[in-house]
Amino acid sequence: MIKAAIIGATGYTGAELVRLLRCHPEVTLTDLTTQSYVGQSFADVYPHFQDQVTQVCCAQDLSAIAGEADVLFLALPHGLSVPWVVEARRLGKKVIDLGADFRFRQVQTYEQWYHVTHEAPELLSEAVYGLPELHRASIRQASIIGNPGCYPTASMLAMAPLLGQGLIDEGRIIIDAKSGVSGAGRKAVLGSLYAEVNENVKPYGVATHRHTPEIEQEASRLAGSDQAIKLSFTPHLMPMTRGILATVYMDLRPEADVTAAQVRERYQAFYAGETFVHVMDEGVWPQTKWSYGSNHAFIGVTVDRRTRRVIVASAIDNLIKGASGQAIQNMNLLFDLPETIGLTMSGIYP
Ligand SMILES: NC(=O)C1=CN([C@@H]2O[C@H](COP(=O)(O)OP(=O)(O)OC[C@H]3O[C@@H](n4cnc5c(N)ncnc54)[C@H](OP(=O)(O)O)[C@@H]3O)[C@@H](O)[C@H]2O)C=CC1
Ligand SMILES: CC(=O)N[C@@H](CCC(=O)OP(=O)(O)O)C(=O)O
Repeated sequence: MIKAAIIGATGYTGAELVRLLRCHPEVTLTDLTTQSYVGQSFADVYPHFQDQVTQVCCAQDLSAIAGEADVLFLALPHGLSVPWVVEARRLGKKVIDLGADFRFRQVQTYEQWYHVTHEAPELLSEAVYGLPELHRASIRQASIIGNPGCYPTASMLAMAPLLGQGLIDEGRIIIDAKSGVSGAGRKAVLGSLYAEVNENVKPYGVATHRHTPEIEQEASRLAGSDQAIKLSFTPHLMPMTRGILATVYMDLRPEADVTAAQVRERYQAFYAGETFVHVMDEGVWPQTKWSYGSNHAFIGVTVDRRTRRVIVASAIDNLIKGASGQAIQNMNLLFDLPETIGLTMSGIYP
């Protein structure tokens, strides 16, 4: 059995890791850490685990926890992961960081957008960006995984089949994305209050959101172009608990002569054999509810012949494929297990 510790287990992504890993046939949960609930039963913090999870939340005793576990899941706010990654590496343990500290290849990009100094930039080159559908082979060889952000997961799945194919103008991509409030985590903030969110939709982080450079980094990598891709990414906060819908607009190049059916065939071929990515038929557009509670991503695609634009919509659950489910998918690869093990649940509908 793989011994897994969850650092920051009392947050939303941490609690989802607990829910999924306690049913994973190859995993035993060891420590569940917290900042605020030390000594309290985890099932008292989250009563939906009554009689199912017996652990008591513990403090972040780095060397004891890392010593006992085979894999550490870091579900902490960004900027706090480095000591855990350093210790895991020293002990030869695997580590999957759900935050942003190990997603970037250039430390300057991370520091510029996250406004913190990275304490171990030399380790960034060892980390692998954990989007299995795109980087499966390198994930299998890795010890440090930078688990992607939720918006980047939805966006990259929507764009990947067309990047580097010579069909679209890679300098003109626009991503319009919507998220449920759980994307902001469980911490108390004004903008997440019911009265602020209910009956309301708002853009935020316009032209400044931290997921922009992450999407640009990964899109540039797939495009393989010398010129780094710059794109427009606008997230919106929606009055719903979970879910991300990213709608991506990509202009066809003047010489590109493709039909919607041909573009959809590319998507279907690109994701053929993938358990968690579903390309919908013509005229079928994904909804966040389809992914609610599951690790599945749904993609709708067409070509607007009038404007010569490819339009792709991608729906995921931010807490599952956008965070904890993807982290478990990565763990399965790291430990040479079937990739889907522990993740075969369907979503919850309605
Ligand atoms: N929510 C989402 O949809 C997604 C989140 N992520 C990323 O995953 C990480 C976790 O997110 P999420 O679960 O939403 O966050 P939450 O705010 O819900 O939880 C954060 C966790 O970290 C603990 N914590 C907070 N501050 C400290 C500190 N100073 N020292 C030690 N522990 C601390 C909290 O403990 P306590 O409960 O005791 O306060 C809690 O267990 C973040 O980096 C986030 O950006 C990535 C993709 C999607
Ligand atoms: C609705 C909402 O607030 N969502 C979060 C996404 C959280 C996330 O994935 O952030 P990291 O990249 O830091 O892990 C946000 O926009 O910041």
